[in-house]
Order: sequence, then C-alpha cells, then structure tokens
Amino acid sequence: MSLHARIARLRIEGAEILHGIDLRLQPGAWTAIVGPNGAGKSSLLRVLAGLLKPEGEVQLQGRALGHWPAAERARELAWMGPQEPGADDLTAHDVVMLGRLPHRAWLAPPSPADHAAVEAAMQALQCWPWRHRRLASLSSGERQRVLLARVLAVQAAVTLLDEPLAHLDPPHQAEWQSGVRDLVAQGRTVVSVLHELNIALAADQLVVMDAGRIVSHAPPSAPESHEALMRVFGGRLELVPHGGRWVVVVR
Ligand SMILES: Nc1ncnc2c1ncn2[C@@H]1O[C@H](COP(=O)(O)OP(=O)(O)OP(=O)(O)O)[C@@H](O)[C@H]1O
Repeated sequence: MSLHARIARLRIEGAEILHGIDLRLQPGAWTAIVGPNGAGKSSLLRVLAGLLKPEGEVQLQGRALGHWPAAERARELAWMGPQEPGADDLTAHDVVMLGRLPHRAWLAPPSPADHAAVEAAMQALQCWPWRHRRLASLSSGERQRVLLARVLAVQAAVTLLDEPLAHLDPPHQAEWQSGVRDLVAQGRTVVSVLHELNIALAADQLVVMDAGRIVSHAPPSAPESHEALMRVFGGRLELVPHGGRWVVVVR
C-alpha cells in the first residue's frame, strides 16, 4: 500500500519543525529514517501516522489520511511510538490484544482470528511464554517486545515504528530485523526511525534527515546515502564494506 507525504511545513507551538518534504515510500519495502538528534525524524513519522497535522497532505493508497474512516485506517496503518506508556496492570497478552481493536466490532469479544494473530505476534517476538505476566513486572527489553508484538498483531499494510530497538539486546535486534524481512516478504511496508545505523544500513531504502529536511532518500548502498550520512553526522563516521554490505564505524 502506498504512502506519500507532501509537507510544505509542520509547525509546533510556533516553531517550524519540518520544511519542504516530499516523501514517497516504496510499498512492500523497509525504509529506515536516520539523522542526528532533533532532525525531525519522530515528527515526520507522526505526520505519516496522521498524529500531527502539517501544512500539506499525506496520502495512503492515493486517499488523504483524513478521508479514511478511522477504523479502516487503523487496520491499514499501524504506529508505535518511542517509550510508549503501556497499561502496566494489563497482562502482556491483553496488551497485544489491544492491537486487534481495529478489527473488532464495538464490544465484540476477540475472534479466533484475533487470538491467532496475538499468538503469532507474541511467538515472533518471543514473548509468548510470559503472556500472563503484567506489563509492570517485565524488564525494559521484554516490555518493548510486548509493545512490538502489539503493533505486529494489527497486521497492517503499513507499519510505522519510532525507535523500535530501544532496550533490545543484540540478539533481539537481529530477531527484529528478520521479523521485518518476513513482513516485507508478505508485501507489507515498514518504516522505522532508527539510531542504530548498522541496522538501518540493512534496510531497502534509507532516508537521511537533517534540520527538518530530507537530505537523501536512496538505497543504503548508494554513494548518495553515504555522503549524506557523513555530512549530517559531522564526518565522525566511516563507512566500510563488511561481509557484502556496509557498516558504520564511529571515529
Ligand atoms: N512540542 C514541541 N514544541 C517545540 N519544539 C518541538 C516540539 N516537538 C518537537 N520539537 C522540536 O522539533 C525538532 C525535531 O524533533 P523530533 O523529535 O522530530 O526529532 P528527532 O529527529 O526524532 O530527534 P531525536 O533523535 O532526538 O529523537 C527538535 O528540535 C525538537 O526540539
């Protein structure tokens, strides 16, 4: 499903945060958004999710976000924010089931399909064994995996993730990456804001932001992407080939 943002500007409390953005996301692919602190990555993701209103328009499958019926849009476009407050008293299973709300009729109990989606998402994020534990009792990384399972359970065409790897240890970061690959293989579109540049370099498309603008949008292997990374991070990076791909070394 296509997602296209044309943003003349985004203002928050009088400050202009984003300027002159025209972003057409590749459907059925994984796009990583990177850039220095304060570049506007989270703001852009929130605009894509319809949570912030810019001067401009975001179109999902050719239709402005505001013209989508809310439930239908919530089934097609899922969003997970950074450090989302979870409902601490709910069990992990109940939290993931919240991801199925857009699929359920008002006050209807979960269907077999809802239960299956929740179990599949929790198995994929390796949090099924502690499905009966309360969110408050989990470690930061375990909690993050539950919140990721919740967004996965939506089974949306487009999934937007803001810093999904926060608190995840390297093996779970690698698991997350292969989970994204599975989603993309099913034709889903994934967009993630990442600070982990070496994982971002494994995406299909890399969007580099700086000072409220997109300065590059290209495959991670493209010279344009490398030049942009070097520029926005102040030349503190070195990109080196390793095992058939590029990795970042911080100097
Ligand atoms: N409510 C607000 N009021 C004023 N300025 C804001 C507000 N929200 C964000 N900003 C500013 O907008 C700019 C972009 O913020 P944003 O969170 O989108 O950046 P980011 O690239 O995600 O940063 P980080 O990597 O630090 O998470 C920052 O300078 C931030 O201070």
